[in-house]
Amino acid sequence: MNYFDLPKIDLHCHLDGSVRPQTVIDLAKQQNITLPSYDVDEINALMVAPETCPNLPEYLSRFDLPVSVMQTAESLERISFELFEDAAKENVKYLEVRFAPQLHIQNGLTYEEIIASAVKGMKKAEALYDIRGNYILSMVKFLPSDTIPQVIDAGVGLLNQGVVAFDLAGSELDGFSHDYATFAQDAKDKGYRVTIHAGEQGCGQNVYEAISILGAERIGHGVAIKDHEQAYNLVKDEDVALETCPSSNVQTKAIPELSQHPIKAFYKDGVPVTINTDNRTVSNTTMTDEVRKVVEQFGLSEEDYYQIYQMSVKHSFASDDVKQALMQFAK
Ligand SMILES: O=c1[nH]cnc2c1ncn2[C@@H]1O[C@H](CO)[C@@H](O)[C@H]1O
Ligand SMILES: [Zn+2]
Repeated sequence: MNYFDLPKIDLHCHLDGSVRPQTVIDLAKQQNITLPSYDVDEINALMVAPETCPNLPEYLSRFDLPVSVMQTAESLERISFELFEDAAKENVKYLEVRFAPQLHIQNGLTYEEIIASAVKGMKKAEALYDIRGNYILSMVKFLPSDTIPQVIDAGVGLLNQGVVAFDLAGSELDGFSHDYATFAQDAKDKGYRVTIHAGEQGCGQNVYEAISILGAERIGHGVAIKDHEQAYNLVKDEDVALETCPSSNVQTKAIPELSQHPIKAFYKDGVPVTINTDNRTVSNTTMTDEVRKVVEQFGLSEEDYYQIYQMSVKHSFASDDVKQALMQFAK
């Protein structure tokens, strides 16, 4: 299989985890932000999470540097454009990018400006390349939740015009869903789709609750359902797609090593799975690499790959027109 040429879909990709190292340097210089180094390899090394990361919080510490330069409308637009450009150049046909507007207010941008800038960068890339996309608004659980309703309201003006869904990201405590039920309901009432990070560092019960309490239609990672029968059955029965991010799962110790990733067992048992990057820079990866890793590790056939591609289309938050166009790439 030529992994580069395959049509690909990425449903789980963080904007702030996918910034080009050179762009961090350019933007820091423009904004008079002092960096620990101006060497592109050194900046890259500071953003890439090591294979030896002890846990998810250590992995998440890699976002501080890129987030520091993502505090202006121009920087958000540029980084968004470049992410879609990078993905388009490796034949990603559809990309759902997520980020947390709450992390980009340090210089006084409003949530509306933050969201509009990211969407503008995406639209510029859509006009230039053969790629389509949408934005997911992530709420980070390590910040106070009182600003969540403002973020939800700020995205409403662009709903289905570049913004499609609500997410919860950040470190994962057991039982977190209980604290976010009213916010997820508010988002759904206003027209957002819902995907939630769960069962990554946390337990399978978190996945069960993300679906039953928050109404998640997709789950970020979800690997922990392998040890939780009730959650496993709920995912299957409700046809909830798992956004699998193999490299990231190894780095954060969600799984000990790639060979122990449950993606193939899930796939063979009819659990909807998708293949995604999570963070192109922090996880030092691309969609080409993630597909290659999964196909080679688990001996998947081209037909298996296209089945997974079709599951990504089906479970994406794209419009029916875009889904139809994406299906044409499937064999
Ligand atoms: O794999 C992950 N699990 C949980 N949270 C994550 C992951 N990757 C990134 N973020 C968090 O999401 C924020 C918005 O993009 C990032 O700043 C990071 O804190
Ligand atoms: Zn993620």
